[in-house]
Amino acid sequence: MSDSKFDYSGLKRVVKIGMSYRGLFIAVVIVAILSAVVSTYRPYLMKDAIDLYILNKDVNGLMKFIFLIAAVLFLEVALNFFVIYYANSIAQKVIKFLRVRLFNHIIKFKLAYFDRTPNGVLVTRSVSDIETIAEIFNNGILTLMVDALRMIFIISVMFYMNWMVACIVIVILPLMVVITNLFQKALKSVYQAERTVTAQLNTFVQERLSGMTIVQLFNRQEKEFEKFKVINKDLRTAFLKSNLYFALLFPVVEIISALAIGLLLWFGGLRTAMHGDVSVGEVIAYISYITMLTTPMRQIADRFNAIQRGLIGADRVFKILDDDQRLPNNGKELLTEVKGEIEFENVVFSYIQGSTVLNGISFHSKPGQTIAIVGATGAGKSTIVNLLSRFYDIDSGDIKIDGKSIYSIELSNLRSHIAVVLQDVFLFNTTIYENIILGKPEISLEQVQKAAKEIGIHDFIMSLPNGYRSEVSERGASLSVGQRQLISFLRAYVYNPEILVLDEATSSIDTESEILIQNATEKLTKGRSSIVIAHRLATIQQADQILVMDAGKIVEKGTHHELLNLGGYYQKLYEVQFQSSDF
Ligand SMILES: Nc1ncnc2c1ncn2[C@@H]1O[C@H](COP(=O)(O)OP(=O)(O)OP(=O)(O)O)[C@@H](O)[C@H]1O
Repeated sequence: MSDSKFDYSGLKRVVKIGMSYRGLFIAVVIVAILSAVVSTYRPYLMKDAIDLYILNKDVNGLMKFIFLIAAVLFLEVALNFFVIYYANSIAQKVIKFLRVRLFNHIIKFKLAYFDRTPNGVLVTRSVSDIETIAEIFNNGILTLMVDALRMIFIISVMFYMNWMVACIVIVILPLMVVITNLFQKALKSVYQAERTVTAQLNTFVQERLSGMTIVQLFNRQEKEFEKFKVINKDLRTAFLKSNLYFALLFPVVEIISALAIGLLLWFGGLRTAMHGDVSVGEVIAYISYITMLTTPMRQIADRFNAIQRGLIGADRVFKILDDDQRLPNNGKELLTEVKGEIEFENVVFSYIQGSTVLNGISFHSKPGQTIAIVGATGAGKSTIVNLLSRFYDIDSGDIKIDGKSIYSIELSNLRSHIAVVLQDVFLFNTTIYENIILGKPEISLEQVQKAAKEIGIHDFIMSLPNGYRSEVSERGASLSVGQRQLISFLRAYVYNPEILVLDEATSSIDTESEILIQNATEKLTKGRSSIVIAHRLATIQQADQILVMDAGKIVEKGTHHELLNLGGYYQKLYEVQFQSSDF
């Protein structure tokens, strides 16, 4: 968006969405015009009340006239209510539409996007930035239109009553326009700063809440609190700055309005007393009109700012909506019967361009085999499993399932054949049952229970307060790592995929869960093509093939015994990592 001008393309897009509720939009515009006419008419009636009835002491006529003024007032209130209520209603419809579109859009983005975009920024975009768009309708264009129309009508009536008086009063108005314009410019940059700091604060709080364990474990409460105070101070400064501009704007406009009334009393009063071509009622009506002119003029800056603020929000939201960060899904093939043969052919991959993480990975596993991947931390083990499910796309080489490149397979079809059990199991804040079926209602509770019995974790789930209906707290914090992984095993088992990807938990797990996990792993991998990032001796020993990784390469390949006999990297790794953890 350019710095000093409105981004009309953003405004056009927002209005276009508003126009999809065309009937309501047009109704609000018509009522807004009516409201401008009626409100301009009221002071004119007051003029007549004074000149025709009060000055002529016509009490009966005055009483009738007062009813007319009251009726006009009532109509004005009703019309204003309609405009405010339905403009807001359009605004809510627009932001609901945008929120749904934005969420639906972001949810399809590739993981690489989330790696580089802080969650807090996305939360700000989807919640507060979208809310500011509502202001474009609430306080923005529609109200601006009513105000502009009202001003045109008022100025016309003023000229109609007496052009000389109108000229004297109106001379003052450009001053008001210049001043509000200056304020509007200053406020724009302040609003931008306000939004940036709000996103920073959201990101900060979000990260600290997610990483609360680390914060507390490393006694970082004080340090984090200090950082929080700094961002919070920045936010306060940004808000105070906009507040200052508002506070200044009000008295300045008041002075200009008083100046206009002073001029009117001087010139209008002179005309009344000396020439008689301006009536008392007209002077009173002019005073009303000046107040009616200065209020929208003062608010014009607010209106423009509401639009400006909304457009900054819209610009940010549209930027995400226009950004297609989905993984290309050009594959057309649909796998129906998967045997589970997996092949990596000279795969080269980097998360960030120029820093290669996997450097020519090749291996082949036959249907039903279990491949174990071992290696030092950072060697690239998790990366291999990420690539199989196409969470990221490779730089070169190929990955095949049953001889077909995964890039020729439709993405959701590909993923439907692979179940992934990660170390850090994510559980949603709902029941265990819901967490297992993940929104597939066709999987009944009975099926889940049967599966749980088969892999030996039914008793563990039944030992929870409400069994399968136990609520899991956010991210599964109420369960141990082992328990969470057991639930994830069940999730995978219920889906009964042809290929299983398993990242064994490294963290210390209680013996009971350990035995359950061991049994479940055996059950889950049996006869199923599996890739396991192995941290357990039992898994290693049973694997058909072990890939030993170091710095993005496979340095050794073979069965446990073959690799031990080789007396190389694996043997050393085995001595350090596995021998001591024999259980
Ligand atoms: N999302 C990411 N963005 C950028 N770099 C990443 C990302 N994930 C991993 N890496 C980098 O890729 C390399 C391989 O990481 P990977 O997680 O595959 O290792 P690993 O062998 O599974 O390690 P660990 O045993 O510690 O889980 C590391 O250098 C890591 O820093």
